Amino acid sequence: MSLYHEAAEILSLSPEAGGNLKTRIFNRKDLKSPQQQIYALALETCKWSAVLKEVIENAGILKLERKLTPILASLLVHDYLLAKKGIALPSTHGLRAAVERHKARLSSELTRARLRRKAVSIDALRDQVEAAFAEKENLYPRWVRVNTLLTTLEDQLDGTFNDFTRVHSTKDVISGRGKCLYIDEHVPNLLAVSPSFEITKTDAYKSGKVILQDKASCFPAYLLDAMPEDGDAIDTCSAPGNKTTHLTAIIRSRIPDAPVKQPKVFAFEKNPRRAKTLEKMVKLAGGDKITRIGFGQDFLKVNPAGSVYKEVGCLLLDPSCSGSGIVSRDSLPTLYLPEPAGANPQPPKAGKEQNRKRKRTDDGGKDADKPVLVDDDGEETVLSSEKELSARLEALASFQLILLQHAMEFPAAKKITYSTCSIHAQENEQVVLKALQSDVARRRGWRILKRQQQVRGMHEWPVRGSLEGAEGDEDVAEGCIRSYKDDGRGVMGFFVAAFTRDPDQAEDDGDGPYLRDDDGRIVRDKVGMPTMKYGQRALSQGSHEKPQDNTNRAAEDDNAEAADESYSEVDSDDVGDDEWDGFGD
Ligand SMILES: C[S@@+](CC[C@H](N)C(=O)[O-])C[C@H]1O[C@@H](n2cnc3c(N)ncnc32)[C@H](O)[C@@H]1O
Repeated sequence: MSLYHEAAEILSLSPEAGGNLKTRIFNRKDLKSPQQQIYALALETCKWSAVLKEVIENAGILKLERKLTPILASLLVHDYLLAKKGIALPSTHGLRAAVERHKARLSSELTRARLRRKAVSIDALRDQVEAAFAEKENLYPRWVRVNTLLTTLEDQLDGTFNDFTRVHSTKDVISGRGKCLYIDEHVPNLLAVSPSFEITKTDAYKSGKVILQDKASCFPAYLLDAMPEDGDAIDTCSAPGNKTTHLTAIIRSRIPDAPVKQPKVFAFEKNPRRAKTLEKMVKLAGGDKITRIGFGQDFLKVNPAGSVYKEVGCLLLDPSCSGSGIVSRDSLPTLYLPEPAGANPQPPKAGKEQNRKRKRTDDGGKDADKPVLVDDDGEETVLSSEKELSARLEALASFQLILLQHAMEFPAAKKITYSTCSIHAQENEQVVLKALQSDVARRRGWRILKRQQQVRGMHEWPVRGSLEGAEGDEDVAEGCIRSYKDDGRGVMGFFVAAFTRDPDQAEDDGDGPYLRDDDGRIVRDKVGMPTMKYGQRALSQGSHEKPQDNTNRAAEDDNAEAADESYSEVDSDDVGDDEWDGFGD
């Protein structure tokens, strides 16, 4: 199947097929054409579709060329008129000939469409098309983290962004004309740039010097505030690796240049396919010397008492969640299609989009009011009822809590951050409260890191946890950090809390909370869950169901998606058995 047929098939999928344009393409294993090429063609055709519709209808080619469907015609005419290399088919190919036979008409209709829009050149028209797309699809700036493992903020301001206008807020970035940039006031080395700027085409992006990462997704590593004296760090749930590389960059920036012992970052990822992406991201970002990846490794099976982890002082926990805070940059772009042959088109009016719009996000109201969960790969699942959502949230929260309690077991740990991209209190403040009330927190002296003790940017961030979700506990609510999509701050919905340990308050017997057999191994039940010493189950009722790995990081992991293109499955047999305590130094 040709590139054009494959792109046409993707764009024709019904809304029920779910997913955004990226996931619809990059999750497919059966495509013959390069996924990146299909994606670029489909996206650009959508952007230009209002213009292409006018050109194709006025040139009348659908009546003359019966093998062209409206979608195929839009894709081919896009490439013929606007792509540098024209139509990517041999000159003798029937589809190419069907378009090129009408060269003169198509070119003059494009000129007319341009003049109707008062654009002096094709480049001016291109700017208009990009601006219209950005206005409709991007209500958020592009968040760009400068990766200090490979570059500096100053170098990037002087290089990649040297022709950008500095503005005073993220709102100005979105509304500003041309290329605008704002240096974030909360997270160091973070920039908000104009959404229409094609950063993925820059050398800085391709070489890992800048990383696309939503502002809120930068909170956990910054809030963790790892210091050289904290020793090693763990990223418990790492792929695709944005927070791993951020954490690594912060740690690296704080190590003196003199040859002192280098802290390590252990990065676990239980999904072998995602672990491959993590590896690519870490390498591209220049973090591979410091980071040790646990491929396909379940963090719950890592033994906190293992000697390799005896110097782990900080843990970042960003587990799978419902993904309800994700911004809908993942919705499908609008596609305006020319009327098929035989229809009676209305004469187009300049600059007005009064044409037929494919309703891919509207399924006629069937599923419109149903709750949706988004998984780690961006797949959406429509749940049949609020009850089903509540059950899923409960299962997720139980799994999140057990991970957090496991993180609290590491003997030298002093700092933990817990984060989700969920807006639901069940997965957020409620997990924090339960963790604080847990046996391990009491035994080891864990408490919430209060707002006034947080690093400056996080202390100053105004949006705090829900008092209701924290059951009236003001220290917990104020200590928790939230963000909401659509509140005008230009960030995704997110939650993060930090825990700190007060060894003076600890009641530790030094032996951990889990029941162990004669060989010192944790005793597990038949589904593999650890058994608590005091007769408690490590997981609460209902959580033995495999939790759905629900986090779409499409909004924050564009670099990862690019790196993800050549995924290869790793044999899950490679995954270590039972407890796993070593990278085998
Ligand atoms: C929300 S994503 C992490 C995003 C990542 N922190 C980032 O910023 O790029 C959650 C990841 O945790 C992984 N995961 C879930 N449970 C895990 C476990 N028990 N051990 C290790 N990884 C786990 C999932 O496969 C998924 O890749």
